[in-house]
Amino acid sequence: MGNTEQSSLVAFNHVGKIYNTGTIALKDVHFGIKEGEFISFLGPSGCGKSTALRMVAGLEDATTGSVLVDGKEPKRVIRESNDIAFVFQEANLLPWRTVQENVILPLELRGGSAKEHKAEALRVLEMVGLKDYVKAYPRQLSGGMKMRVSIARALAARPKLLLMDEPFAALDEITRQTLQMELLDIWQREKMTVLFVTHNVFEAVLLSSQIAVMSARPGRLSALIDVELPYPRTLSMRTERSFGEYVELASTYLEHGALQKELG
Ligand SMILES: Nc1ncnc2c1ncn2[C@@H]1O[C@H](COP(=O)(O)OP(=O)(O)OP(=O)(O)O)[C@@H](O)[C@H]1O
Repeated sequence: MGNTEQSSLVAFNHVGKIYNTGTIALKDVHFGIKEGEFISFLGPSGCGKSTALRMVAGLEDATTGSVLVDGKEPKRVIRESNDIAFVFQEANLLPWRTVQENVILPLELRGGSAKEHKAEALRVLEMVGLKDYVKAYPRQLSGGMKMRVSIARALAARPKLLLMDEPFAALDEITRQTLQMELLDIWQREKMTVLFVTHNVFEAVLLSSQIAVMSARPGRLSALIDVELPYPRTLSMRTERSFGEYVELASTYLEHGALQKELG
């Protein structure tokens, strides 16, 4: 691949990451992510998926190479705009604030009027199906509802880039499926770019326009797969032959990465 900076919203330029414990989390990761993609980082535990995502959020620095968002350092983008938002596996809500107050929090930190904040909170809470819960407290919500609030809080800033680190991992299967479909719907409506970390092949194929398959120790990019299944996606697509073929392809790359590890 040539210069990843010019045509990409997110560019990994020969990125290496060695933690001070000596762990090589990423080695020579080099690829670009175009605006509008829904890209999953798929790989086994410890392959550096979270590390890669945290770099895009400006929460980790590269040891070698660089990560750029819109041609700029992520830390600068975060400082100067609302373009990057992060959703973690845990909803991380403040228990003493209502749903609406939790959603408004990042907006408050950026200034603006309380009226505007409220209107924006309502817009995003409606989007995630929680407009009747604005005054509820986190303890009154199920795990799935808490995750919805967390997603709403990220959307409230109208980010260009939504980073999600295994956001549905702690949820039951039915809730996860509902949220997967809702997320796709939101992604299409808001026209964001989503970077989504998962170790679940089915989830990656169901959601993504592109899958970055990673291998472990050191974390490398094994393959970039374009998932050319049409949107809007539906859960029933999982039984289709083409869906199965993408699952098999991604699984093969996952195993291939594992095999490389054993050999060397
Ligand atoms: N702060 C840190 N200090 C030292 N080592 C770390 C740190 N964070 C991650 N690592 C190590 O770097 C490697 C990659 O970790 P990372 O969390 O990025 O992987 P992952 O693919 O997201 O894993 P999982 O799917 O289990 O969350 C692992 O070996 C991990 O132990």
